[in-house]
Amino acid sequence: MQDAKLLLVDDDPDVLLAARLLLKRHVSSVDIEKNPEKLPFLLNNNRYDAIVLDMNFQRDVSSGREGFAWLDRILDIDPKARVVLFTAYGDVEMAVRAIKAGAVDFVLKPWQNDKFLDTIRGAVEGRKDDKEDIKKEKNGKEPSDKKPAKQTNIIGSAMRPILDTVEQVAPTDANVLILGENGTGKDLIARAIHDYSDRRDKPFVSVDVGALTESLFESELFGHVKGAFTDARDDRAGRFEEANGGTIFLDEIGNLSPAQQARLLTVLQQRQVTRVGSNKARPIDVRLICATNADINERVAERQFRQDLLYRINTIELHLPPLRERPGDIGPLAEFFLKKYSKQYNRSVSGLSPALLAEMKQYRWPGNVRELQHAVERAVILARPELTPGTLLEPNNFVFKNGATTASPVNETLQLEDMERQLIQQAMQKYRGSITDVAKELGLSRQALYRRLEKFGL
Ligand SMILES: Nc1ncnc2c1ncn2[C@@H]1O[C@H](COP(=O)(O)OP(=O)(O)OP(=O)(O)O)[C@@H](O)[C@H]1O
Repeated sequence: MQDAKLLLVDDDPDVLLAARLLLKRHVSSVDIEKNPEKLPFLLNNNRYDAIVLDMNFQRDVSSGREGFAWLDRILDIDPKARVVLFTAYGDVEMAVRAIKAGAVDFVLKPWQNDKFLDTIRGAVEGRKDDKEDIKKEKNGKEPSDKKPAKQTNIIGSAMRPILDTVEQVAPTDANVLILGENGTGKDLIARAIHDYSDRRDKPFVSVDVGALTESLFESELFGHVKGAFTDARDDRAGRFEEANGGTIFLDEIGNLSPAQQARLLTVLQQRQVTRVGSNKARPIDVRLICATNADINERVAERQFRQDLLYRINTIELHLPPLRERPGDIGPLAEFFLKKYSKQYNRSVSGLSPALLAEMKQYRWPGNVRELQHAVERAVILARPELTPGTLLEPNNFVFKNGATTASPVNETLQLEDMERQLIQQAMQKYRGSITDVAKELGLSRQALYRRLEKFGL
């Protein structure tokens, strides 16, 4: 990295000076800047191999908001910029968010010289790889063929019989109902059915019907005409019309109210939709796939879900087992995500140790594959190069044992977040991963809950 050119941006002159002194011994050019407002000018007039950026530019402020805004700005100017963030010790949560937002790495302040240099070296090397990629793209050598889903992204031997059925039923127009807890792969399977069908070049339209309010349900699914209600300023096609010729995927179907069930049943029987406010029926040609995490037969028995609607949507039923019932898939899935995220975040990490794998198999994974995926993503982001494979998935901020968090010793500022995370985890276990029930219990919207699950890597 001798010939690299670096830029350091921090409002603390002492930090700038100390970092420059260290780095100058290893690279030929290190620019320093106290004022982040100068970033656009500097980036437009120089080509930096890496930029080290502070997260907080105002004294006594630790939200990192400014850092995120400047990170965005840098990536707007140069989408391939390699940004390393300075974060306060203990602010690992923020570092994880920063990497998800496009930073390549982070350095904890106060830094250890060797680690700091390693991180900068990694960032600079990555920039070189990017140059190679650009060359390859220009030579037109990158293959872009889309492989069938089975060969690329659906992992696990327990999924094999399900994929066999998918291959058999995909070319037919049979309605499919996919049952399984949250995060077991229902959406993935629905897309695979579409990809294997003759409708693959037509739209795949996915609707979370559980999140639609009573008043939105009809206009969202079936459309509306101008003036049908106060906010209807134009004619608008609904999701069924959008999916015409292709596939419509209705997720969380078990949560529909009796009125919504009746409306949906009529549309499915008549195979036509009428926009709200209109009396013109429009024929629709869609393949219907539904999914739910509810015990749909129980709901029918309790008269909460119409039997005639169930018969209409469940020509083929697919059951996706929870992850805890297919421990053999945990290893291959974890390896798959490990590979994916080490590439995405440019981290070099090796495989899982048998001890860790055994521990993972003991855990109940209430959030199923989604939880495992987020767990590995976090671990890859947090893993340092000197970690051995055995410790890869055991950093302090990481939750693995049934519901118990391993507290980080420097995390006092994060106590509130820890409590929030624990509450969500407990509720996820209590309701076996049902997003709707957990959101209800915690008084959150489903979207707000999803955002928190994402944030905490659950
Ligand atoms: N067998 C699998 N192989 C690879 N990735 C998987 C597998 N199963 C699930 N995933 C991944 O796990 C995440 C959750 O899967 P998906 O969204 O399909 O679950 P879901 O059952 O539809 O969840 P929800 O009920 O919450 O909508 C996705 O990122 C998906 O790609």
